[in-house]
Amino acid sequence: MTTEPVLRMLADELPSWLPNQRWFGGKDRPVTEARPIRAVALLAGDPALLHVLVEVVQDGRKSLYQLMVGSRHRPPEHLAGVWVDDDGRHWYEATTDPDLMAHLLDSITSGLSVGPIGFHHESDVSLEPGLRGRAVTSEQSNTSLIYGQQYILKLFRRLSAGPNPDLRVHRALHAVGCEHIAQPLGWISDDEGDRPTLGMLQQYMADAADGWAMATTSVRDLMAEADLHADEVGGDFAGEAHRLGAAVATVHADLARALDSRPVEAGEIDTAVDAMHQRLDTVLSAVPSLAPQEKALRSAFERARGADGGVPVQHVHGDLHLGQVLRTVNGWLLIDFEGEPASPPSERSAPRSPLRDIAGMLRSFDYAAHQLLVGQPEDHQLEVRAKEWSTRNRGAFCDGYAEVSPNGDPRDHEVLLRALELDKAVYEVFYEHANRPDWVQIPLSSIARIAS
Ligand SMILES: Nc1ncnc2c1ncn2[C@@H]1O[C@H](COP(=O)(O)OP(=O)(O)O)[C@@H](O)[C@H]1O
Ligand SMILES: O=P(O)(O)O[C@H]1O[C@H](CO)[C@@H](O[C@H]2O[C@H](CO)[C@@H](O)[C@H](O)[C@H]2O)[C@H](O)[C@H]1O
Repeated sequence: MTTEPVLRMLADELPSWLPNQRWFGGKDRPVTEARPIRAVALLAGDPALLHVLVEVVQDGRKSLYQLMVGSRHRPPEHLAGVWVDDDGRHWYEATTDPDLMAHLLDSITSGLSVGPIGFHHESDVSLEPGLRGRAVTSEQSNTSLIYGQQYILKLFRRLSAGPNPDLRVHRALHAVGCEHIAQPLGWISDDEGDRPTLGMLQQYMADAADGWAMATTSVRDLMAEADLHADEVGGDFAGEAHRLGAAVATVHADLARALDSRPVEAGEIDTAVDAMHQRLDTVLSAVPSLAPQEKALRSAFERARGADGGVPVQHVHGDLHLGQVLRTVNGWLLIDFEGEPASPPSERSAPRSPLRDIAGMLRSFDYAAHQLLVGQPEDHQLEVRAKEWSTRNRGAFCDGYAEVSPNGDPRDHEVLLRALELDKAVYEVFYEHANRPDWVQIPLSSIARIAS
């Protein structure tokens, strides 16, 4: 199948289409160029499925994204008319086509290679073929497809060089028998260029609820009964927050065993503090409304320079929040070990303080407590309830962590933990500015509260 005409058509369409995709990570900067640089026909004919690499240029910097592009002469109505070529053939984002997505699972099941693209499954796993793949509709930086009740395939959108950390870490944790992850089952590789990982197949936890959904339901319950305290309403989350703390401590111990762990070295805290200042510089230039907090932030960072070094450094989750944990009937699982989507890969795989993950989860309790108030008229009573919910669940999480972790109670390292939490909130300001501008007020208000 000749792919040049499709690539030419996409070259015209993508600069305006890409910035409107939820998973597109560069919404803060104009797209100067979005050039499809390679197309591999995974299925030729009608229907067709193309794997397309797109080089995106923004502010002179290049990033690489992957697209699955489907094509049919007579598509069902919901897929029709996205891009129509000169021959009247319809082209569209193929993750919305469950029948075409079935082909990806079938290729993993049979261990196919198509040109540079390799489909692999773990050697001790045999997979059921022939399942259609439905795209997950939740807020995502990537795109995940669910196959029956069994499997979930994550297609990484912005590609980074070499093995994807999510796949690498899942496999390492599975090898040491970690009980708090979904089993890794297979992957899709690109054996050209920087050899990025394109996708990861895992066991799908059909009975699971994600932590963000559970926590925000609990907050909603509390807000609906604003005259009651957090421990008096039906949806109290503190027992779950406690169990979650214990699960995170167990995963930290497994990560230390599976990958790396060593004492903090001289100068390491200084380097971390320098990085906090640098991140703040970047975010301040993109989001001027953070400026009133600059002084307080910088002094909280500086206080960490003189504080105790915390606990041994090790491989950490890197972007832990309530949307990255699933409650199954057997307990909590952690997902998505890819780290912060915007950080360079070298930073994501470096040993870091596990207090970073604690800080991420503490931020998330604060987010869950305050997100219902976004865009609402000020209501003092609801503000008080939100704060109460956050304090109660943050405390329960730390209690659960301290009961299991060999490193003890994270709150013993208060100054460093606070600086890490503020650093995470600065990251969130940038993340929200680039991805969900309506939510930027959540981390901005938190910074004002924590730093004051
Ligand atoms: N193994 C799994 N079982 C059930 N649901 C999952 C599993 N892994 C991920 N999910 C769901 O898919 C969503 C996206 O997954 P995630 O790995 O966080 O993707 P992203 O990197 O795009 O943020 C999660 O919010 C979660 O609800
Ligand atoms: O899940 P991802 O790896 O894509 O992480 C990114 O997106 C997250 C949002 O989906 C973002 O998390 C922020 O919002 C959450 C609520 O939606 C909240 O629980 C987190 O505390 C908050 O940081 C995350 O920062 C970003 O990297």
